[in-house]
Amino acid sequence: MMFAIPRSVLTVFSKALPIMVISFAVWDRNRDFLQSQNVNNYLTHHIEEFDFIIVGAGSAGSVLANRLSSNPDYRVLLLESGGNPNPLQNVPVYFQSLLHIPELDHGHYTVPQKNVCLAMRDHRSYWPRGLGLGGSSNLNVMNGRFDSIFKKISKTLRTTMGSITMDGQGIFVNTSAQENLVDEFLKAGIEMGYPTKDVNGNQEPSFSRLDFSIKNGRRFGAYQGFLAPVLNRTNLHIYRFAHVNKIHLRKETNRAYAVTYKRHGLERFVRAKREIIISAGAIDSPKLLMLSGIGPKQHLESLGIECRIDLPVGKNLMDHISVPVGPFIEGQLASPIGANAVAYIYSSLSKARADFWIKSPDIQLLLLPANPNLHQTVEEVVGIKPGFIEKYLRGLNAKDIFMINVMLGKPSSRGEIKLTSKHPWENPIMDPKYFSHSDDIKRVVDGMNFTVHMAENTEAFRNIGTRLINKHFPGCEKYELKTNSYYECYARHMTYTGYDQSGTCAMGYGPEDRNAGSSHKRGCVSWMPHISEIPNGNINTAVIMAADKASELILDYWTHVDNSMRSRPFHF
Ligand SMILES: Cc1cc2nc3c(=O)[nH]c(=O)nc-3n(C[C@H](O)[C@H](O)[C@H](O)COP(=O)(O)OP(=O)(O)OC[C@H]3O[C@@H](n4cnc5c(N)ncnc54)[C@H](O)[C@@H]3O)c2cc1C
Repeated sequence: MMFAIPRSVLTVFSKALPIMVISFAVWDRNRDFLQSQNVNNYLTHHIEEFDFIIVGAGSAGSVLANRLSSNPDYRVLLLESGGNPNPLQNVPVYFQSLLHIPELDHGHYTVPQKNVCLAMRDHRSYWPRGLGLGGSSNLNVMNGRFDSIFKKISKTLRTTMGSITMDGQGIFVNTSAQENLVDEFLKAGIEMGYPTKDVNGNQEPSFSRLDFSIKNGRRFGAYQGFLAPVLNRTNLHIYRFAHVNKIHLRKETNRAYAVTYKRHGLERFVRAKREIIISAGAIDSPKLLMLSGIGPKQHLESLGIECRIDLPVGKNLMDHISVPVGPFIEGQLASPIGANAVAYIYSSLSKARADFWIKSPDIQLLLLPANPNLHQTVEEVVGIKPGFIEKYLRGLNAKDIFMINVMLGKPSSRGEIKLTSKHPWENPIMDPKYFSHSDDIKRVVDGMNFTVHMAENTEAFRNIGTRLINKHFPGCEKYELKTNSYYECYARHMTYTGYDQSGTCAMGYGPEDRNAGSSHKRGCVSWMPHISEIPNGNINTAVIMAADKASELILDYWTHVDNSMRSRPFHF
């Protein structure tokens, strides 16, 4: 049976969160230090060797560790910079309160962006990334959907939770916690000509209820789904607080055969008999490859790193750009919370084009909770200049607003990740180059027009008296409200990440593909191909499915190799 904790108790509790998080982290690190002593003593005189080494235990790494260790003949090592997930991360409502805490969040910032992110401090975008077993799936907002393109590569995602299919049975449990405005949103969609459909499966222009990776009221991320159930496997070794600094390549073949990692102050070297898989996320995977000499030659040499394999690692950085539009004031419902619904629509620019990728909608709309009394929290969490949102929302009643997030699902802009120096502890340079492709701003403005039109002119929303706030966004005072130039100005100020950085080790179409960043055909999970685009929608499930498929390919490959070796007359 479930019971609801009063919101006031949760609010008081959230003030003490950082202290609780840090206390747990100190305890966890010390506990791990003591537990690692046996291994450390052994390693003083030995070099370890595993069949597979997986770097990074996030959404992808957790799946890979689960799948590869399912064969008891393979010894698998999973190396992760952070520790165990914090118990508070199980509580979905604490999502925002746990950002910016260094024990849980790598807490990256982009370089200042040109002519965008104007409302953000120093014009930088804050990019949280999860640290610890489960990675960003411990920090994420838990929205999920299965994208149709993965039908082609992952027939059935077999999870420890049972057999789940592309219909989304099993992993996503709709919380139905906040139903306010969902009906209005779906009905408004129908009035605008969009059917209501299940959010999973083929992506078509449509409006849907959202699914969340929440089970029995608790976060259900990659750790809970893929690692926790297999922790007792004796062939799966997990070294927490182990940060990998370098991948070693054989001189003659450039084949990866070992890594160096640092754990509790000690540097260690560990060898892989079969494969090393980099699943350290879209920022740290290219960073590690470049530190190891795999990357653009000119860039590496400019930092004094010997280039072993010249590949465009770090290029092709994609991210969803989000622009929360609103607030919309509604006259009747008096709800402090928005609702859990999503829509996928075409921008008119995409509709006019006939190319393959544009066939799926390029804009995502997300109905968002809003509370003007929390402007300071929003400013802090998002990294907005202090006082900015307060100025915009001043005078609004806490009870009657919501936002609709317009997210550019198929961005054309491409950024890059570069190394700052050859020092492994330095953060890389992250430059998404938001809106650098002129189509992107046009698409977002189109989505904003659609959103405001829907919220003000459909009967569903008119019935509850919805209207856009009659006030200029700070910095856009010179533009007439609700014009394209006003929306463009607004979007250039409120340019926010959709948390979906990807593509920085893009998968190629064979060895001749010079645009591919992955050194091996199945090298690393920031693999989203350069020619296509990031899926329109939240990408955690896409990452999980890609890791599932990668595991299948790796296992098939080694079974084949082992079988053919066995059938040969000579031993190897
Ligand atoms: C705040 C936030 C909200 C999000 N919301 C959603 C959402 O609602 N829905 C959705 O679908 N997606 C969402 N996402 C995106 C989704 O969670 C990520 O795309 C996905 O988790 C990425 O998986 P990954 O395995 O590539 O990387 P991660 O999960 O980030 O894992 C990388 C792991 O590698 C570790 N690591 C890094 N470098 C090293 C190293 N050198 N040595 C050892 N370990 C290392 C890290 O500590 C981390 O644990 C969100 C992301 C964030 C950050």
